[in-house]
Amino acid sequence: MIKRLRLTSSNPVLMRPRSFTTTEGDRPTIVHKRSLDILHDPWFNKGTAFSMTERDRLDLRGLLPPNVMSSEQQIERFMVDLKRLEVQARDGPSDPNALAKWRILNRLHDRNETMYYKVLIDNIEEYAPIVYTPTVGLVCQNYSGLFRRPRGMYFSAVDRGEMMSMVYNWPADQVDMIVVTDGSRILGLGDLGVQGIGIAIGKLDLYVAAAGINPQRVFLIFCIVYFYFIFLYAFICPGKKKKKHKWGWWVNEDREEESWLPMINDGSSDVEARCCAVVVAQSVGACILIRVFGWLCKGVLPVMIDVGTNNEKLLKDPVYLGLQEHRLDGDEYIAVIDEFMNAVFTRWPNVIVQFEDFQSKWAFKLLQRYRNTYRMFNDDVQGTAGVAIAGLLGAVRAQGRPMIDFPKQKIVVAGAGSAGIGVLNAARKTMARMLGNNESAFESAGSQFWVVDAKGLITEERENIDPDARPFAKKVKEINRQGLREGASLAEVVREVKPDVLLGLSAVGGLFTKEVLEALKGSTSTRPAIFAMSNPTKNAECTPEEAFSILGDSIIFASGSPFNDVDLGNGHIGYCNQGNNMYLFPGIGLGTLLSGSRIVSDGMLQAAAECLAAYMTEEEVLKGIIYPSTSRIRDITKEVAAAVIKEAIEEDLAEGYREMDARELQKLTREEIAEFVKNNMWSPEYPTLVYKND
Ligand SMILES: NC(=O)c1ccc[n+]([C@@H]2O[C@H](COP(=O)([O-])OP(=O)(O)OC[C@H]3O[C@@H](n4cnc5c(N)ncnc54)[C@H](O)[C@@H]3O)[C@@H](O)[C@H]2O)c1
Ligand SMILES: O=C(O)C[C@H](O)C(=O)O
Ligand SMILES: [Mg+2]
Repeated sequence: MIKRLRLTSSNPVLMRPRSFTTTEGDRPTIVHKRSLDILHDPWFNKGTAFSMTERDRLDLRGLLPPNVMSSEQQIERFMVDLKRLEVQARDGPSDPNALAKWRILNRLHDRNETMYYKVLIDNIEEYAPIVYTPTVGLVCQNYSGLFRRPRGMYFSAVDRGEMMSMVYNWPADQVDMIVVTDGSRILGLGDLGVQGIGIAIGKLDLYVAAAGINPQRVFLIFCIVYFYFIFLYAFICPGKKKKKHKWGWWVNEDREEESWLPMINDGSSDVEARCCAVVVAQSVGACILIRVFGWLCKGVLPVMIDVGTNNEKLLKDPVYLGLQEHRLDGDEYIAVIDEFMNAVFTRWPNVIVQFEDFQSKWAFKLLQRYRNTYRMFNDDVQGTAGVAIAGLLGAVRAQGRPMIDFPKQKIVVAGAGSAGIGVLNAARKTMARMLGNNESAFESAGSQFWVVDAKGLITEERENIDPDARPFAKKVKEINRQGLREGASLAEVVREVKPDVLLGLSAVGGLFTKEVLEALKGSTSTRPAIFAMSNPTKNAECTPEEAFSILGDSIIFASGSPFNDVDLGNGHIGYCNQGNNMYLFPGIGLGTLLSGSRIVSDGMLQAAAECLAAYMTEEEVLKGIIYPSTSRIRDITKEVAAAVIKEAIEEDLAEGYREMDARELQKLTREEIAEFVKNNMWSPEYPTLVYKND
């Protein structure tokens, strides 16, 4: 009795890839190691969850305690350990406490990736602040001491001329996402040199948890092996009459059961022989393909480009892990980054590179240099801009006004670095589009912003003005009329301008002092908005308690790092929104990957921002909730990715992804695009393991 397997959907990519969620009984994963080697491989290790049959198959019997645990029991046991830390911490959350949690999670990451990502996804609200901001800042500050096992790749100034061959040291033939930093501006903590790799690792954890980017591309290998099986099977073992199986496969009418190996025979010796041939051919084929495509495929890659550090403390620190020399600059610096980009795109032409935490001086230059040639974006400039735009539009809606009123908002921005300028440029363009998208609309939009940096209000009189800030320098005549001058303090600017929005991207904790917040009481808005977006927590321009206590409960408040909501008494809650680029970068990356767009266009970024803005309901926004909670991050990422893909299709940039070519993509409705995204988001489940000799 023979069954023939075939995909049922006219569009194979719309089908859920079964290997993403393989469990015992489904198609297994073939491994080339046994015994302790399996237990020491974080990707295949299941620890106490190995079943007895698997323990026998993989020579594990006796190497583990006898009680077989379910994955749920395992997580429960792990959580007891993690939670014990909380009970013992008498003073509540503290730095050592957060670091201890990070260590426990990091050790889990080192020994069992599947369980690590499951814990992270199922408890994202609780553990995002540990693997991401704010704790990741502390981790970066202490990374030389915390370093145990390497994660990611390091390219340094001494590797010049070698990078093209070095990229082949990474054991994966497919990498989807790279997050790269040069460690020059980690959060608001300044130059942390090589220790900045922690931020790239944290961002990629969110790529896996929020966007379902497969941390290891085993799936690809299985697709190839699988279609190879089907081809052989169809060719050598012609079936009889077929019917559709409940899982969507075609099977022979007289065959109810489905199994992953097509080795059923109908009693005829001829068919039996042919089936045997198929099985042998499949095994040989699988081995060859696994060899050819590489077994251990790391799909996400954190990268540190160490060009030295200007942090004097690190330069003298005897245990510092990076190059102890001053940072490269000028053409030498660019040559290193050029070489890195050339190397990674040569080995992985389809990879997406996210630039993270580069000092402003280079953030814009590198973005302009690469954005039309490579699939890349700068999270701090472009991701932050999108999140801020979504929040600013939310703040307009929260006033009970339509979004189209955005160009009437007066906005004071404290901080004119990569993030501040990124937000200013995007906000100005958004306003200009709403005003008719012409030269005069752009001019008039520019007048809605007042920018204050370390030297005070930026005007045309500023000496040696940063070229990126120049378009926002205030005209002297105009500010004189407002009673202001070059270098006016933030409090003066807020007092005179009476803005609707005060937005901080200054990296200066406490910058929104009592005086500044008191000045905001004069705001002409019914619901003034405060965005204290600097990270980590200690660098926030103010806390929600400070803001609500001075300005009352009508304000809108958002911060870059998470804070708790504030109990305002009488049943009133002061909502603290987390305005962090984490709501966009995973969706921008995933959408770019699945659309197959060769670049990340302004339109794709705009679509991502608009999607986030529209995600919040009227009711939520009126309450003052302008960003979703982190617990919804996987859903919002799916929506953002779908919006990015749709825009890429409309701009004719989408070249497709795997079986979903550009023409197929174009036929999809908005709902089908969302389904396509959902089906390509990886979820951590233990696969059944089968050993095969090399
Ligand atoms: N929430 C988010 O999603 C998000 C995203 C990106 C960056 N950030 C945060 O934004 C901050 C800044 O990042 P960046 O890349 O722009 O840094 P940056 O160093 O390039 O820029 C800092 C800017 O702040 C200005 N500044 C310094 N002291 C000031 C003061 N007393 N008053 C007003 N301005 C002052 C500086 O002149 C500079 O223009 C960091 O803390 C970072 O963590 C947050
Ligand atoms: O990393 C974050 O939390 C946000 C942002 O990218 C930053 O640099 O602060
Ligand atoms: Mg950043």
